[in-house]
Amino acid sequence: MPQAVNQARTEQGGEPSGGLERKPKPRYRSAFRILGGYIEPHRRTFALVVLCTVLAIAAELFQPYLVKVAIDDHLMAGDGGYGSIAAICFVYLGLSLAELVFTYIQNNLLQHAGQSIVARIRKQLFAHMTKLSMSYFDKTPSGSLITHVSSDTEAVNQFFGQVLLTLLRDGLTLVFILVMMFQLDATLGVYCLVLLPVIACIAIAFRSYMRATYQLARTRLSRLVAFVAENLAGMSLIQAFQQQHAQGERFQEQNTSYFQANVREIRTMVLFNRTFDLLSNLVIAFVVWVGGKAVLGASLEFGVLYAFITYIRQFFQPINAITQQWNTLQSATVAVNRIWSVLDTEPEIEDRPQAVRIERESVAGRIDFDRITFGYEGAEPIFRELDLRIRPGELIGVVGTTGAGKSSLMSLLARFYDVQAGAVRIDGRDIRDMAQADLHRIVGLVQQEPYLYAGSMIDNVRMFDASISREEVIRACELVGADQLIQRMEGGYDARLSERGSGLSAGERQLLSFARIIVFRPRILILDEATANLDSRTEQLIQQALEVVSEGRTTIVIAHRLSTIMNADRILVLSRGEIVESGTHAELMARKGYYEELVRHAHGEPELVTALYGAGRN
Ligand SMILES: Nc1ncnc2c1ncn2[C@@H]1O[C@H](COP(=O)(O)OP(=O)(O)OP(=O)(O)O)[C@@H](O)[C@H]1O
Repeated sequence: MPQAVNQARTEQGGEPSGGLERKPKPRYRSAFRILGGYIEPHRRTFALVVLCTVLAIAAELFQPYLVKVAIDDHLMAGDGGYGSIAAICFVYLGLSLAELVFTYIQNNLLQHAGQSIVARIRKQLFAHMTKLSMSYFDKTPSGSLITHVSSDTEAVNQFFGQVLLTLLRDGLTLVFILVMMFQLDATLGVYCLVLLPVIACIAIAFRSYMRATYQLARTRLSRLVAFVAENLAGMSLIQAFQQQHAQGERFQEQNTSYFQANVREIRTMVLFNRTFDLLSNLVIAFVVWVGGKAVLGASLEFGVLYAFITYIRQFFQPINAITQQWNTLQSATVAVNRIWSVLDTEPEIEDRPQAVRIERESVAGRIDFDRITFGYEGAEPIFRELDLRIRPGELIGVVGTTGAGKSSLMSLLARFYDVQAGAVRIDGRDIRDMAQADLHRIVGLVQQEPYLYAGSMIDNVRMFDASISREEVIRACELVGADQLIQRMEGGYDARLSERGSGLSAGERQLLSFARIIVFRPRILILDEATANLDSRTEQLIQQALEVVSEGRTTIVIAHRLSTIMNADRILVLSRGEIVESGTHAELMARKGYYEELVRHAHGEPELVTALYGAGRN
């Protein structure tokens, strides 16, 4: 079972596979190409964003120039007209307002477009995950998939909200400042231009170090998330085995290593920022020295020096901002590539182009496992040329030791996996030739741990399918005997269940899943019986419910309690992927073989002790 396999891997201290622990390399070109495809439908918005950015920057950078005009052309020149100074003040105010308005519009437009792109990616990702085959989930820990939907899409969100905004705004600001500087004084402008490679070298040196610290922090965070997700999924196991302390210590190890990586990342960032501040102040001191001498020598106007110093302050700001976004750009690039590695994964099980549509009502329910061979990826085959024929309407009980292949056989019937040789047929038709949507309507599954969603009783029974009426759900619940149980709950059919239906017993959850079967009317029913010990009243209810749901449909019960299958038309005993015995309860008892021995080991009790079959996979 997937979770168990993943859990086992982690419990043994191994690295869970999947996208998380691989050292992800940012592949910028592919990431930008992918994001470009998403930006395309919003091109008008993005054009407007660029326009607003240019106007906002122009409004901002014209302000020091205005002060220069006020100083040199009016104050220093002795042109004491208050009117012209007042006019300059008004223009200054107008420019500030224009800067504010254009920045506001630019920000809003960009954020809106970015958010809608990210919402689209999230939707695509979730829809794609629901189409992936079970073999994919066997290999990929759920923690890493949760990271893709939450933090990875969030990183893409930051790309639009921060990186793109900074690149656009600060990149353009840099260009504009250089133009203004050269326009004011070419010599001072050249000095500043010479500084650019120095600044770039320092930034690049810091960058490569920051990349390593960033990568480390992300990898450790991913591990932490995967660890928490796995522990939440296996909480009952942790509590049952009193593993709280041990798991707490393992969590603390991961937590500390994430903390250390974070501190290192932040320390590097602070050092980088302060170095930049220092550099900026050194350059200002240099310009004050060179420019001050020129002003004293009357070869430079005072207003020009003032404007220059202001521009230098503004010059370092965008470089700093752009390099600060380096982390975010990296995380967004890695995130985009990771998201795409999921979206690029083709489901192993797909409808064939010539897949036929089948009306559920037209299915009689004959099942043939036709000399099938199957094994999980990378493992020895469980079934080798297994043959099994089930007649329409038959009630089949399947028993066998733990790991005999009972659940795997049923997974093949539901086509969660494809056989490697032979064929599984329903009414003589290979299930690989059927549309999966039809197959899953035909084959209904009641799992050992029926999954209940956060939602009302009604919605849980009809699986949020609004075309199934409330009355239908209530009738189904009455038929399987779940009605009384629901009426007893506060809120009745509208009572809200918490995630996974905690608060309900295993038996109660199974009754609800029987009601599901009634409303969805599959022609074939697979029931993986709950291993939990049920009280005799619930067991009786389930027994009656099974009689109701198996009526008129082929039913296969993977049994953990003998009482459930004693009246089955046929009982199959499975051992190591082979059917070693087959017959009715009476026939198998008379045969005094494997089945009889199992019953005898259960001390003649009408129940097979769970231990005989293992405690299940939970
Ligand atoms: N998703 C999986 N990936 C890899 N191996 C698996 C997977 N699921 C089951 N197996 C292996 O296949 C074999 C058959 O498992 P299966 O769950 O079908 O047995 P079972 O008879 O249903 O056992 P149980 O009574 O414990 O549920 C076991 O060895 C098991 O470890």
